[in-house]
Amino acid sequence: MLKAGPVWALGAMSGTSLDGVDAALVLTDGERILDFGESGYRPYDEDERAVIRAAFGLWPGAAEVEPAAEVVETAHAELLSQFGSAALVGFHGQTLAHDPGGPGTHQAGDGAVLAEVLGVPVVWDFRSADVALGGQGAPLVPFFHFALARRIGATEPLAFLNLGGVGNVTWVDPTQPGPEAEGACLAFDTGPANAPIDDLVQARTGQPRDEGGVLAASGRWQRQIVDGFLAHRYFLRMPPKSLDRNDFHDLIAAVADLPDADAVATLTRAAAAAVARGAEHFPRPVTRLLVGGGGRHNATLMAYLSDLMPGCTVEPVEAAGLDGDMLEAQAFAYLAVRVARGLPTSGPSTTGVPALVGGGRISRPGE
Ligand SMILES: Nc1ncnc2c1ncn2[C@@H]1O[C@H](COP(=O)(O)OP(=O)(O)OP(=O)(O)O)[C@@H](O)[C@H]1O
Ligand SMILES: CC(=O)N[C@H]1[C@@H]2OC[C@@H](O2)[C@@H](O)[C@@H]1O[C@H](C)C(=O)O
Repeated sequence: MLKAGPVWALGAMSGTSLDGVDAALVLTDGERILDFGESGYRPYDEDERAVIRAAFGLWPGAAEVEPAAEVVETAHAELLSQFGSAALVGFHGQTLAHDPGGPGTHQAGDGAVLAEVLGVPVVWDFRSADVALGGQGAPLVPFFHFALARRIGATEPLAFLNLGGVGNVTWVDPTQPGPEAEGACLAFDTGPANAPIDDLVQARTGQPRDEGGVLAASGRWQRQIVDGFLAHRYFLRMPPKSLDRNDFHDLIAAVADLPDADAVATLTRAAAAAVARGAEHFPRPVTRLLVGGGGRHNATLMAYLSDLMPGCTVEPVEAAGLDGDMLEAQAFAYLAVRVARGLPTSGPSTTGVPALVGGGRISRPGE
């Protein structure tokens, strides 16, 4: 069992955009965040990315999965072994498939292998228990967002938005006693964020993304397509709810006939509109939306968000002194300590699971 009081935990996340692995140290007791430590990043090279991509959408047992898991484990071992002493590691792995209403959720990478290599306990497989109990298995960052709200001294409700491949948002009320309290958090995936933009820009221009949102800024978004997108049944569902990276693949087909700049502008507007539509589900409106994830560098996406959310300041999490590239890695450090302490990591208002769940498995070296 973990010693009482705060410990340095090392969290690691390999996100849906497949750029690489992020890792970060957090000093926490699983409730409060006392400090942030160093962080690091280890990109996947093109060959590694291709091996993982070949396993996207597949479940354990498929031939492509084992090589993908090996790439994930090796990249994490390389990155995490560069950090000094951590009491434990929180290892998310790489999501290959996520269908909570169907086969479940699948993250590649074996925490027991990492525990052997690193010589410290590794907490992993954070999502399965939630899904097995009827939850969405995602998003899992909300309880961390609650602790972040406290850390930055927030005294009224605010929202944290992550703009990765998919977008996810947490509404938090920091005046509640803890993240598991009823009314403390409401979280859900907002919709596609950067994934369709990246896919389209890659296909049309050969570039990996719309750097800074420059291409979108030079185009005109098409209202009819954005309205059609918002008619998707996902937006009618009450939160909590979660998405897989490719759940909105038809969105790209909808802009197929538009010139490059207009097509990207339309996808960018759709991503922002999905967030604004999601904000209608907040228990109370917020005056501050703090944005993390790579999408905060897309100035057009940020401008569309401000436009669609009048009365709310939309700004990168750096405005609150946080590191927007590392929030997810930090979240899995925090969640690892919660798992080790027997505290819940998700609940009815974050994943829709009927009762509070402490997900995650702990693998210790030598076991
Ligand atoms: N300078 C930039 N300009 C525009 N877009 C950017 C920029 N930097 C990153 N992005 C976009 O941000 C995304 C990556 O963000 P991030 O690393 O937060 O995602 P992720 O963690 O892999 O995904 P998820 O949160 O869905 O698991 C990519 O889709 C990329 O196109
Ligand atoms: C199944 C899965 O890996 N989902 C990711 C993905 O990327 C963003 C969004 O979709 C979110 O639901 C989740 O990640 C974050 C870290 C989460 O669980 O909170």
